[in-house]
Amino acid sequence: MSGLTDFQGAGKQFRSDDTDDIYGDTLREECGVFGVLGHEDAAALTALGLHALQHRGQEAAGIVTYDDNEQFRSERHLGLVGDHFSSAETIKRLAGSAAVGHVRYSTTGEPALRNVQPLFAELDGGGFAICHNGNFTNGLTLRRQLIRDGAICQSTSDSEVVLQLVARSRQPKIVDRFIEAIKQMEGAYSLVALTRKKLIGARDPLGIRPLVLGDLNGAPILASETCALDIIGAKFIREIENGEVIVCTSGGIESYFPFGRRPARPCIFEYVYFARPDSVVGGRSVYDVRRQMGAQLARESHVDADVVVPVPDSGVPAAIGYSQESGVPFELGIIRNHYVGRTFIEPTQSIRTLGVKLKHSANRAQIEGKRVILIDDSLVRGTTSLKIVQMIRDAGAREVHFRLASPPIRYSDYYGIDTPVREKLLAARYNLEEMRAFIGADSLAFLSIEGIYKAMGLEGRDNENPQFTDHCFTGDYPTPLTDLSDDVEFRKPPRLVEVG
Ligand SMILES: O=P(O)(O)OC[C@H]1O[C@H](OP(=O)(O)OP(=O)(O)O)[C@H](O)[C@@H]1O
Ligand SMILES: NC(=O)CC[C@H](N)C(=O)O
Ligand SMILES: [Mg+2]
Repeated sequence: MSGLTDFQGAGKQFRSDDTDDIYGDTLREECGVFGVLGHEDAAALTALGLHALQHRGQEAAGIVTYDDNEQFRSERHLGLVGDHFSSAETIKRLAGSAAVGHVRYSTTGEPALRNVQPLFAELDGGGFAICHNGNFTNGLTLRRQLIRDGAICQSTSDSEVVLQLVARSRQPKIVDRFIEAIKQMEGAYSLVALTRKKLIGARDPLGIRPLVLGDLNGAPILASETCALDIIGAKFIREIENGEVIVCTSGGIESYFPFGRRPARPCIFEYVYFARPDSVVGGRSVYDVRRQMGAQLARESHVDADVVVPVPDSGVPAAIGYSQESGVPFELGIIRNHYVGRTFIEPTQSIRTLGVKLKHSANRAQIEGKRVILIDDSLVRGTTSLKIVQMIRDAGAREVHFRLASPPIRYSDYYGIDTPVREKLLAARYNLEEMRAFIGADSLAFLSIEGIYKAMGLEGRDNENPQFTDHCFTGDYPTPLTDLSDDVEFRKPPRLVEVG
């Protein structure tokens, strides 16, 4: 077993009550963060912002507010934003003109209430609430050191480590304490924190995860994606830069660059799958980039056919691009049922397969007797593609050609995307022909690495200084992976399991 595998296994055990595959199926989203300072509707705006970011995490949601009477208020739930933060009473309870919020999909620490963010602590000098999108690659190592030094961790999430480090810092100012804490962290993070007077945002030195600054009638907003600004009618100001710490107070906004300046290396997977298509990430429309990925795919691996059919939801923009480039008509040959939850949260493989069936159905009238090109954004374990190919054949297709608008995913992620262990990634196990045989398609092709960079508007990948974090495809991890250790301590499950 490789170290990579061990670490992922450790994460899984650490996270859950054990059973087999609950966390190992498809790609799962990552988290979404939101913050606002100096607006009378802070809680309502945060709830709306989180609702727009719901695609980034459906496991849990939480909001912490602060009012000027020295009171922080916190409400955190397992489940969706709309189920817990849409009533007037809830919003009223969360009084205050400043708020931070989080939607979670766990990468470290099980999906239990104690790990739901914002995490809050009473520090010397006042309360401190923190929200984290990403994953620390030395979080387990630091956590163990902290516990040895006497820290009483209230959660099992990596994000709490920052809180613990801020609490221990002897710097006089909260911003310096925060900077001292994040300087000890490795991996990926977009953080949003709230103190009595400050809304603080930070992006890791490479800017792996996204974070933007907006403005609503003078109130600063921090959010994972621009779609969270759009929903509340806030103006997009700019992206938080890689390695930037931004501090918003009633007196204005200040920026710090504690890591110096260096080129950014954001995660390319935000464009492939995670971000919402109406968001603008790194100055690029996500929808447009996905369409370009589809167009490039058509240039690289076109096959004669009658119809281009997307695998909804996230395959749609790429399929439009493929159709436009190839001239093969686009049709909604698969209909997605919007009342079905995500397949990956199903507890067993058999129920998950059933869930996948409930999610998609063939639009027979558009399929029967036709040569079909199916377009999806990515292939992880192959559960979706296997089922979809069979479904399209059953609907009477003459030929089924599968095309993926991203390169094969061969490596696990440690930066906030919860991909399965390596040996469950189809492309890590099989070559192209074996994958084709596995999913039962007549032909199979992926976008090339150079092609995905071209779709981003670049000449190609700069192998000396890659423009994006693309380890899922290349295995090129841009930060140390300190927690990839053979140390069995990491594999211990949480000692306390919350059962109610
Ligand atoms: O190879 P697999 O293991 O089946 O995983 C790949 C699938 O998972 C993702 O979709 P998902 O169902 O998560 O969400 P979507 O509806 O947003 O496309 C992705 O878009 C692929 O369709
Ligand atoms: N997907 C994420 O961004 C997760 C954030 C954090 N690592 C957690 O597990 O809560
Ligand atoms: Mg999909």
